[in-house]
Amino acid sequence: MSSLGLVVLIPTTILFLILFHSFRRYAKKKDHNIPPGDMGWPLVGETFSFMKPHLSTTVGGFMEQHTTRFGKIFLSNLFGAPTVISAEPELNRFLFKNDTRLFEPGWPRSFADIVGRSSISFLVGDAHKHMRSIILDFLSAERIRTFFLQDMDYLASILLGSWTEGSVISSLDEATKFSFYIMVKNILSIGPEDPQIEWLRGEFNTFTKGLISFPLKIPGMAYWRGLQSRRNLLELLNQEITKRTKEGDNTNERTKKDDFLGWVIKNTDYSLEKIGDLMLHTLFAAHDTTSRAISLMIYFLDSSPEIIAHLREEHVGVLNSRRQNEESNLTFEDYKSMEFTQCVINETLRLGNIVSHIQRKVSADVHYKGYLILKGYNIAAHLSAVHLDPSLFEDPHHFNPWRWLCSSGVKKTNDFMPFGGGARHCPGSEIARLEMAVFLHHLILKHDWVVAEPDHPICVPYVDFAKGLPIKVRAFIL
Ligand code: HEM
Repeated sequence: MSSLGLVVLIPTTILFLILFHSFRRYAKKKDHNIPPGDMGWPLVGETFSFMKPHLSTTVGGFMEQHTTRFGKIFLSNLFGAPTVISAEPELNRFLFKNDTRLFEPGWPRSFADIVGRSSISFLVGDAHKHMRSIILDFLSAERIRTFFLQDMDYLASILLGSWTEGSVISSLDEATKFSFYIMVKNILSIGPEDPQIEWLRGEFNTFTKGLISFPLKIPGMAYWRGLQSRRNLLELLNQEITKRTKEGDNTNERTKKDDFLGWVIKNTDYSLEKIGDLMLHTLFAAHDTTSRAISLMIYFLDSSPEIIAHLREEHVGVLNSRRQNEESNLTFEDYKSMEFTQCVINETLRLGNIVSHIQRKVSADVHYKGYLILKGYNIAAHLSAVHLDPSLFEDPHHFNPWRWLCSSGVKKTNDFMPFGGGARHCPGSEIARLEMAVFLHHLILKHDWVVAEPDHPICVPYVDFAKGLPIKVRAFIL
């Protein structure tokens, strides 16, 4: 065939294939019931209105308007892809149940570039199962009861013990230090007294800000700065891995031998890159979420003297029984006995909505309640829409820990999904709850406080307090 023939034939074939594929998708859509919705503007779709900051204790204007117009399952166009948004608990549970079979990770590009493509959020199949088992082994019940609890009790006592009467402190900053120190100690054996710790916290903060940013490599922009911090953090990790591999297994101290990095080096044959991504992702998943949860708890308690009185009664009881048993430190049994505290934690997670939604890519056509959700679409399981649904939680915008109490203890409901579900259910949920309880134990027993300036939790889409939730420490109690 002449070269002129090829020049005509190739584009014609490509055009034919594109048209054929589009026609098949159109025919499929016409025959089936695609969820109703609005695709918004070309390319950007409805991304900006979906992402518009709003109070994390509300679903925001976008969700309110769209669910009123289209119902609890609707179609939109987010980040350049058709996206089915679900405010329906059953569809969210369907997603969790069929996660690995019908869905695959669907995170935005900035998240993938900065947290790393070999981190657990991007792995599927056996690779995901393997990494998850490594994380779960490390977060075993035994470790939580011993090392984690011991560190939390010690750090909370030091941090909160340093607050002086009359001082104004940023509760977000204190909660961030608390959860960061705990995780860095258990992941890398770097303690709060280590000279590197504040550098590390600064780098990590920049890294986190880049995760949900527009992926433009322009110097000074959040994405660019996030990539730089990723490089700096990986360099530190690589130096540490090389040092430890040379040292061998000779260290006897609890540190290093028992930390997460040591565990992964010993129990896997992961490449340097994979270990780096695993460490950075775990640190991010563990620390940024829990610090926000603690700040939210302080925020909600501010307006509730009755709840504080109940909590104080419970925690003074725990302290007294510890004294009777001549226990100097908080035990796991103490934690388990804090029933009302568990209700406060649940209510904080329900109303505060640290993770507002979870996104996936649809990897096979899904038929659900008469709807067709096409392969290649994205799907967003909206967790806050479920947590704030008045048909599921009475008076949903009211912070009411008593809603969780029932005759058999703390109520369980599968409409409560702050830690996701299924194959990707958060492996750190128990640690997060324990951290919240230990922080609260020290806060309630040591201090009386008041929020110093109005500051509200904003979903941006992670939860943030513009002023860091400043609180004034009023009195030293015990
Ligand atoms: C209040 C605190 C926390 C909240 C609200 C939270 C929430 C979540 C949610 C919703 C997911 C599911 C994400 C998805 O399906 O794509 C998740 C996954 C994950 N979380 Fe948490 N988390 C918290 C604390 C922690 C802690 C303390 C750790 C570690 C010590 C941790 C480690 C992880 C990991 C490794 C995953 C990925 C699991 C997988 O893909 O198999 N999280 N978390």
